[in-house]
Amino acid sequence: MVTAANDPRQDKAGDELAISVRGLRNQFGAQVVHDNLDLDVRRGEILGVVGGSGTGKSVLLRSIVGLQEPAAGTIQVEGKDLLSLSSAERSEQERRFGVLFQKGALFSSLTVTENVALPLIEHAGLSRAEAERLAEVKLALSGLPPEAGPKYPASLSGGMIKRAALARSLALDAAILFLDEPTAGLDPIGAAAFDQLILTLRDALGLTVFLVTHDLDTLYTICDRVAVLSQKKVLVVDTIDAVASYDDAWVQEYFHGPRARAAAAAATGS
Ligand SMILES: Nc1ncnc2c1ncn2[C@@H]1O[C@H](COP(=O)(O)OP(=O)(O)OP(=O)(O)O)[C@@H](O)[C@H]1O
Repeated sequence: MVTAANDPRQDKAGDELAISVRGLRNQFGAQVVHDNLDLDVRRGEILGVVGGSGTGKSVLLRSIVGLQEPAAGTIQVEGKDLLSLSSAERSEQERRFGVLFQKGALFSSLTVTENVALPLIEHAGLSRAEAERLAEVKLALSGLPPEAGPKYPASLSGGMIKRAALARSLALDAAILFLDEPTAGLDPIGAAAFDQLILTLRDALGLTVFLVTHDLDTLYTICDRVAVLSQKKVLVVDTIDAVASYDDAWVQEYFHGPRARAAAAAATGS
């Protein structure tokens, strides 16, 4: 019998889980990146994933979205065991993922509207006219003005390109949004606006957000919980205040250096 206590879709506190990773192992040749890694992502939360360079944040994201085949472990998403689905079931599940990579390139030869319409034509079978109409809605949702739609990516600012790429990642009504360093390369004002957009979209669309970042402002302003990757595992996952007081040299340096103090002060308005 499945009870709250043993239901794999809930954690111990009874929170519904969107993602549950157990015993994950990833390796490239002799290099072991993850070893027996466990992580839960609660439905509707924004989880920030941090860690030193090369600790495997992007590899973890890639494993969950199906771009990296793990050497061992299980990945449950919305109660389904991703690694044992048929390829048709898996593609169906992957349509519920929105993924925004750091270099989330748009096709340079397509307009912004065409970029967002493409997955709707290819994966949802919409006609070009229907797809472009819906693409315009998604672009507005991502905070782009209507005049951005007919433009080519080369004529947009970095912040507008991120918004267009976000609109494309949400084109197929994603339930879980994966973001890899979404504010990298944005100026502080653009980064803060993008953070707010993620928060607004999470609230409006009920998204679950898995967010790899180095940006302390993002962690302090929009993340419900923070997971720290270290030594091939998740070292700690908790609210930012709890994580910041965790007894580990990297955590202490990261969360109590001058940049962290400024981010914490800005978040609390002190
Ligand atoms: N396709 C690959 N082939 C071989 N090694 C890889 C591959 N992808 C990642 N790695 C290695 O796995 C380790 C973790 O990489 P990953 O990109 O996940 O780190 P990260 O924590 O995201 O780092 P950063 O913060 O610098 O972006 C690195 O040592 C990287 O070189």
